[in-house]
Amino acid sequence: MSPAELLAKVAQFDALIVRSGTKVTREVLEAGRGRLRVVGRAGVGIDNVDLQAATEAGCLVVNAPTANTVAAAEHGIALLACMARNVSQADAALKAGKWQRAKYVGVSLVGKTLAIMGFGKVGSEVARRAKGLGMHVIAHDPYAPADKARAIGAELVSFEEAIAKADFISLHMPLTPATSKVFNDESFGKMKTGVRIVNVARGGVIDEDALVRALDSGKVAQAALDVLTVEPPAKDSKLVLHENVTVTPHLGASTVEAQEGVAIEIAEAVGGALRGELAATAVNAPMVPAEVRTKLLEKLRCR
Ligand SMILES: NC(=O)c1ccc[n+]([C@@H]2O[C@H](COP(=O)([O-])OP(=O)(O)OC[C@H]3O[C@@H](n4cnc5c(N)ncnc54)[C@H](O)[C@@H]3O)[C@@H](O)[C@H]2O)c1
Ligand SMILES: O=C(O)[C@H](O)COP(=O)(O)O
Repeated sequence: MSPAELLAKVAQFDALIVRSGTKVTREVLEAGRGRLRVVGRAGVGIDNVDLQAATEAGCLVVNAPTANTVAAAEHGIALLACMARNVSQADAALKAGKWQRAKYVGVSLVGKTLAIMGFGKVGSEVARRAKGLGMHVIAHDPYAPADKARAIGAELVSFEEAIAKADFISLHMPLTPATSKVFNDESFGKMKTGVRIVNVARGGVIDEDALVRALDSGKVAQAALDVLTVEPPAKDSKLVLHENVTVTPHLGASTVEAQEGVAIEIAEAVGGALRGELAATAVNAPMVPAEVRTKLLEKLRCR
């Protein structure tokens, strides 16, 4: 549906289920007032849902936090390996009739240091796989327990240490006001020259203009990006068109298996919320005032 269609139709439904492409704005939530009770995000990141506006409109927001974890981790590893061996560039060149073996000499992963930024579900699965590839894994996450990292053979370090020591950096934190553009001119400046970056988290955690500058200067040798600040990007995006950038159109969760799992997980979550069973585990539960939650639950039970 176009945003206009969504605005026109949203009031006819008790629940709305979206993926990352649909922005559940204050306007959408206001338009749904009176009937809309639950917003289901069929995936993990809820940065496309205005949680404050949902809470004010008396809507619970639920997500599907686990079913696409492995798919996203596998895509991160795929991008890491493709980037290191210039797979997308060499493929495009060969299809254009160019046999360029010397141009596309890659770099090895074994023995290199990988910094995982955000050691949650996806980050820790990437870490497990990177250990299997013989990489030295360090991680930064202000909230992750050190013993969880140790069990995987990864070492938790500060943000500064992670970005300074890494040959490869893989991003796995959510997009929040605290993580917005944390990868910027200043942080690129503290990285090793020739660092390589993978992003399957959210485009907004990177200052994309700063990344273009870092790629142009050679500070960042290569980037592999599944996510961008604006999706789809402008056709003339310098970042997307950069010769040292590999891009995919937000495909991290897009496997047959993950989407089947996400569909089941979100259907159960939305059903549970509509039956008034899941209020406590809704993403915005801590933001919903007790009296609003009680009224909402009463309404849900009446249906
Ligand atoms: N490309 C895709 O299709 C795709 C698929 C799944 C998830 N994602 C993105 O990846 C993100 C992570 O997914 P997940 O399932 O691992 O979520 P998660 O909640 O399990 O993990 C996120 C981790 O980030 C950590 N974190 C929070 N703030 C941080 C900060 N400032 N610095 C470092 N770490 C910080 C949290 O403590 C948590 O451990 C999602 O929020 C989503 O945006 C993208
Ligand atoms: O946060 C997520 O779960 C991923 O970014 C997947 O988004 P999608 O549902 O649009 O594929």
